[in-house]
This record gives sequence, C-alpha cells and structure tokens, in this order.
Amino acid sequence: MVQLKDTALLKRLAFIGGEWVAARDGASHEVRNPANGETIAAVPDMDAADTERAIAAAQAALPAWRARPAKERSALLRRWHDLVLVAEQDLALLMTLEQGKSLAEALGEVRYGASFIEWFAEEGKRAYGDLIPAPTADRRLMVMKQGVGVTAAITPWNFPIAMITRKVAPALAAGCTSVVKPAEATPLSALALAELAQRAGIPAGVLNVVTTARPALVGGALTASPVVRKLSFTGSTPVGKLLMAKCATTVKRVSMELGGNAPFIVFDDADLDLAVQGAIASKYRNAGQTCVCANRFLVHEAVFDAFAERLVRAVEQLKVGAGVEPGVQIGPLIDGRALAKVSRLVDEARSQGARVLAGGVVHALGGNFYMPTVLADVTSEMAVVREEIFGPVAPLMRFASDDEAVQLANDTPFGLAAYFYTRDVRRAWRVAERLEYGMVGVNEGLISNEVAPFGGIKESGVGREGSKYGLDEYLETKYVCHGGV
Ligand SMILES: NC(=O)C1=CN([C@@H]2O[C@H](COP(=O)(O)OP(=O)(O)OC[C@H]3O[C@@H](n4cnc5c(N)ncnc54)[C@H](OP(=O)(O)O)[C@@H]3O)[C@@H](O)[C@H]2O)C=CC1
Ligand SMILES: O=C(O)CCCC(=O)O
Repeated sequence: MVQLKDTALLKRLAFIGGEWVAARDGASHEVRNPANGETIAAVPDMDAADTERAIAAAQAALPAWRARPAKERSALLRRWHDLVLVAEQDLALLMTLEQGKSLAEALGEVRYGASFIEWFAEEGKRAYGDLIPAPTADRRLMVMKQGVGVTAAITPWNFPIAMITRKVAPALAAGCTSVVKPAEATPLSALALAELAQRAGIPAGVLNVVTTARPALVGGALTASPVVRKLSFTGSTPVGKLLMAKCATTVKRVSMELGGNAPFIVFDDADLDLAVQGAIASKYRNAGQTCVCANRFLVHEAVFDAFAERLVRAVEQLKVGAGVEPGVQIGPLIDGRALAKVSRLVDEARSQGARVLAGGVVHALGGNFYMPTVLADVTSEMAVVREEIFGPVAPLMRFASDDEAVQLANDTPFGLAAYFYTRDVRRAWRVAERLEYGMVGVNEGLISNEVAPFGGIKESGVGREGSKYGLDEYLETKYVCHGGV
C-alpha cells in the first residue's frame, strides 16, 4: 500500500500526447518493491506501435514548442522544478518503494534531479550563436544554435528521476520534444515526473513516457524512426553498443552514459580518515549501484593495513534494511539477478585467494540484501575488479609506486570516473592528468552535480550531461552565409 500525500502522483498509465493511456493491446507489467517483492502497481507494457504513437505525438508538438521563446520554455521548466520540490517527499517514497534506496538517498536524488531542471531552465536562455568575421567584404557569416528536434531517452533503474531530468530538461530547454523509456523496474517515478510536468503546463506531446517490459521493442522503434534525431542512453555498455549500432541506420546523434570501473587510489600521504569517508560515499551510495561507484581500491602498500582496518570499521557500522526504515543506509539490490552477480563475483574472488575482511555473504534479511563487503588480497585478474560489480563490495589491491597505480587504474576498457587521495599538490595535478577518465575526484568521493560535466571516455560512453556542455548535446550548429551585402 503506497501512502502518498498527493495520491494522484501514483500513475498506472503511460503518458503520450498529454493523455494517460494503456498499451494498445492492453498488456501490463507489475512493479515490485525490491525490499520485499510485493507488487506496488501495474503499468502498461507497451510495444513498437505504442512507441510510434509517442513519436508521432512528440513530432506534432515540436513546431509550436521550438517556436516559443527560450524564456517561455524556461518559465515552464522552472514551474516543473518547483512542483517537483513541493512533491519531494512523495517522490522520494515512491522511489524508495520501487528502487530500494533509503528514503534519505531518495530525497537527495529528487533534489538532485530537480537541480537539472532548474539548471537547464536557465541555460536554455543562453544557447548563443556566433557572428564570424568574414574573409570577404560582401559577406556576413553567422552561426545559430537550434534544437535537434524529436529526442529519445532510455534510462536505468538506479536513478529513476535524475537520469530522466538530466536528459529531458536540456532537451526541452533547447526546444526539443522527448520520448522517454524508463527502466522496467522503476516506471512510477518517471510517470510521477510526467504528471508534474503536465501540471506545470508543459504542452501535450512535449514529454512522453512509454513504459514497457519489452525494452527491445520500444528501443527498436525509437532507434529505427527517422523522426527521432537523437538518443540519449544511460545503462550498461553492451546495451549502449547495441543502441549505437541501431542509431547508425538513421545517423542519429547519440549520448551514451555507460558502465564504469572506477579506481579509488589511496596514496601513502593520503588523509586516511578523509579517504575512508570518501570511500563510503563513493562505494556504498545506492548500495553500490551507480556507474561512478568506486569499483576497485588501489592502496599504497605502506598504508594498506591502516586503510583497510579503518574502512572495515566504517563498513561494519552501515545499517542494512528496507529503505523506508529509519536510519537505513544500504537498501536491497534491485533484483535477484543483481544479487546473484554480486555473490558470484565475491565467491569467485574468494576461491581465487581474496580474503574477506567484512561481509562476503548474502545478508541475514534474505531477499535481495547483500552484506556490505570488503575484500583484501585481490588481484587484477579477478572478475571482481574487471567487471562492474554494481553492489556493496570493496575489493582492495596494493601498489608500490605512482606509475604502478596509474597503470593499474587505466588498465580497463572503461573510463568514466576515478578517485584518488593525496596531500601532495604536484602529485594531484600529475595523476589527474594521466588518468584516462572523464571525471576525476581528488580527495573527494562524490563528484556529481548539475553544474559539472558528467560523462566518460573509452567504453564508458560519449557526450556530457549537466553543465553548460549538456545543452550542446541537444543543439545543432547551423552556419548561415549571407552574401551580396
Ligand atoms: N551506467 C549506468 O548507470 C548503469 C549501468 N548498469 C550496468 O548494467 C548492468 C545491468 O543492468 P541493466 O538494468 O540490465 O542495464 P541495461 O543497460 O539493460 O538497462 C538500461 C536501460 O536500457 C533498457 N534496455 C535494455 N535492453 C534494451 C534494448 N535491447 N533496447 C533498448 N533498451 C534496452 C533497459 O530497459 P529494462 O529496464 O526494461 O531492461 C533500461 O531502460 C548492471 O549490473 C550495471 O553493471 C545498469 C544500469 C545503469
Ligand atoms: O549511475 C549512474 O547511472 C549515473 C548517475 C550517478 C550520478 O549522477 O552520480
């Protein structure tokens, strides 16, 4: 039973062309609470034809929306932002119920998600062009920025609100319309966001939400459509590669926020208490289910034991339980598949010689709960440091020199986020420059915010979200050459 103050935020229909609709064939799928398996609600299980309808709605809404002055679009986005904050407690509860993170973290995400709407409401007014000094006297050269058109967003379950607003807010601010496919596990947050967008006065068809348990059908329609000019995706690298290939058939623009394998380096001169604090924030946020979570800890041999001991002490304090319970810091993993993956990685590492310093087993609560875990004596051959863990497991490895640390850190096809701790300013600059990552935290474990560019290199993706760069992802650059002047 979901007890919202604003009961209309719990939606059981998809949102297309300003209307709340069922799937054409009447199919639906259940949304379950990962903390106890209970069904929260059922939502439409849409297919390609439903998706075509949403694309058509976004196409129909586009001319009027892009023709509005940026200032008017900005005012509507601002109202949407304000309504999200008014509803923050309800949105947080809904998120905790369908995603599992603690209420405190869910509330943090609602605010984080709202911050992208606020930011892009402002940035949308600054889509400046250029006037270029011409090489001949009789011409004037101009560059204008225009929204790319109809856009699509495919988003994951780990950040059910922020990953939508980080894509949709710049799209709408730039004069684009959008079709969103939220994750199967977390459509309720997406639908509540759409309800608030509608209340804010964002016109019908500008934002559409297509819910489904058949992602390939919806994704197939979005990527095949020549009407959709851009796809923004956050999720796993294999699915991102598949979608990029599909987008090639219509030469769509793409933004891809994919998997990571973040190194967290602790140098011998690090402030160990600060490093442990950063490690807890980076590793155990959202039960370890973020693409920027520290995935492997590289610790200088001189401070290895001291760091490990302090980390274990902090990890043992973490309270595990259902996200709605007071004081809980680690909720359940999203589903049984995620639990099986985390268990496999830990069990394999142990059988290959890793030492379990904390946790290392499924939590006594059962269900999808896993014990916050610390492993020592991990080697770079183990799957636990080669694959994205997406769970509350910290594998610790030793290194002896800066070169070795950087070499180990860069030894991965991924390049999203990296973290390191040192008190040496020269080392800080040099290591930051040598790390092959899109984002680097120096003495800081939490780096995401709306004003900074979020994104990766190598197989972690293309494009940047948030910040002044995030708007460019939704803008075309048009050059106008005016002759005979
Ligand atoms: N970089 C990141 O932020 C994230 C990384 N991951 C990584 O991926 C692993 C698996 O998580 P998972 O949720 O399966 O990630 P996916 O990449 O499968 O899911 C992300 C989104 O893509 C959708 N999707 C899946 N397959 C297709 C397809 N063929 N066509 C179009 N859309 C598709 C999903 O829909 P649906 O929900 O219906 O499957 C979801 O909306 C995690 O353990 C983690 O390692 C996961 C989530 C976020
Ligand atoms: O894990 C992800 O999908 C990215 C969101 C995390 C963040 O914004 O910090």
